[in-house]
Amino acid sequence: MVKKKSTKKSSEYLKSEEDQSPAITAVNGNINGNGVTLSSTPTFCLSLNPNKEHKPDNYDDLALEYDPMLFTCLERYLPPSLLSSSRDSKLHFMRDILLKYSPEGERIRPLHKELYSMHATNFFVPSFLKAIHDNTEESFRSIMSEPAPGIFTFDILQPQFCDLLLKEVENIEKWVCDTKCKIMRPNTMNNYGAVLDDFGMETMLHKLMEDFVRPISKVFFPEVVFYPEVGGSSLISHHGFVVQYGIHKDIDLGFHVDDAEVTLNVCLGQEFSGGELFFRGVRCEKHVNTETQAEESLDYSHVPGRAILHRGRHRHGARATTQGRRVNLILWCRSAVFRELKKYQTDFSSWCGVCQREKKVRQQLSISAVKEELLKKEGESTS
Ligand SMILES: O=C(O)CCC(=O)C(=O)O
Ligand SMILES: [Fe+2]
Repeated sequence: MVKKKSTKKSSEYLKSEEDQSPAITAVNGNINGNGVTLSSTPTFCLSLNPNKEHKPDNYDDLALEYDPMLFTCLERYLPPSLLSSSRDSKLHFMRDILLKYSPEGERIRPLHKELYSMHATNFFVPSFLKAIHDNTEESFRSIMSEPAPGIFTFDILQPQFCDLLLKEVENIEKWVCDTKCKIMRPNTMNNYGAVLDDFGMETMLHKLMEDFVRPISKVFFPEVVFYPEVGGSSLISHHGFVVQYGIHKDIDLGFHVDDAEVTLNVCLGQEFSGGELFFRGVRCEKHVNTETQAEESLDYSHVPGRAILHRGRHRHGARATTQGRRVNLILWCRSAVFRELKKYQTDFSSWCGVCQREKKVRQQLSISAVKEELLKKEGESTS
């Protein structure tokens, strides 16, 4: 059974947190300036809803680093067990929370600021830059392999960029561990890794999609790229994350389709064995669980710095990473227009393997019918 891999909705995430305790352990918001959804340890719990009956204390007489009014307002969100505590204990609890989420508190500090905006010449290998610059099918094909229809592999990232990004990921991991903050994991199937968009890389990754993935997709996945000049624009949003495999991390990844029209997957390293991707053909929703034809099977071994680009509906999974640590940067690129149009279509023969075969059969049947008709007519005229 092919799973649909998707992003965790923040509402789902909060719900699962709430299930553990009536007080929320999740604070949802832009608290570190990066839009990270976090939930802190239970010592830092606030209630989801204010207790409107509670009469808060007054903090005006105290010299505090925040406006006393803030404490008065926040008090209604304290866990019920604290509401009747002394003013001092309430104050202590609230100050801890505010300090934790203040800009100077436990905010994550980027290690390598140069990763947060697009510096194409520092990020990409020259062959890739040239192909993008030339922007023709020929230039793209000159740097790519297509080991199976609709799957393209090519060198993309410089080794130094991979190293810096790996260090940045380690920095995020360390921050998560030190602050005991819970972050949104990349999707419903990966339990490790991080959503880079949430850590300040959204603008850079958006550029990666717009200026690099979109031109290639226009050529190789024309059905998902609509042209802005004729009113529709597509591949307009993205979800950018890293996945991590190895000991004490995810080991493998089940068979699935991505919540994306086009997926860019780049291996960042480091040393590892296993972790091959396996592909089993592109399918529309209706045919997602149909059999694989021999020619649709492909196993691909990741190489650091090398990208694999495929349709999100190309069924795939990842084999166990048996040794070492593997980290991949993944950019799910989405088209709202394509999704909308798909609702009104039934034939996806331009990309679904089964729709394609069914169409061929229909065409062959109609050719045979015409032939038969012609032969019949010829027979009648010569008799
Ligand atoms: O582990 C990989 O390289 C593939 C990950 C993947 O398919 C995904 O995150 O959607
Ligand atoms: Fe995937």
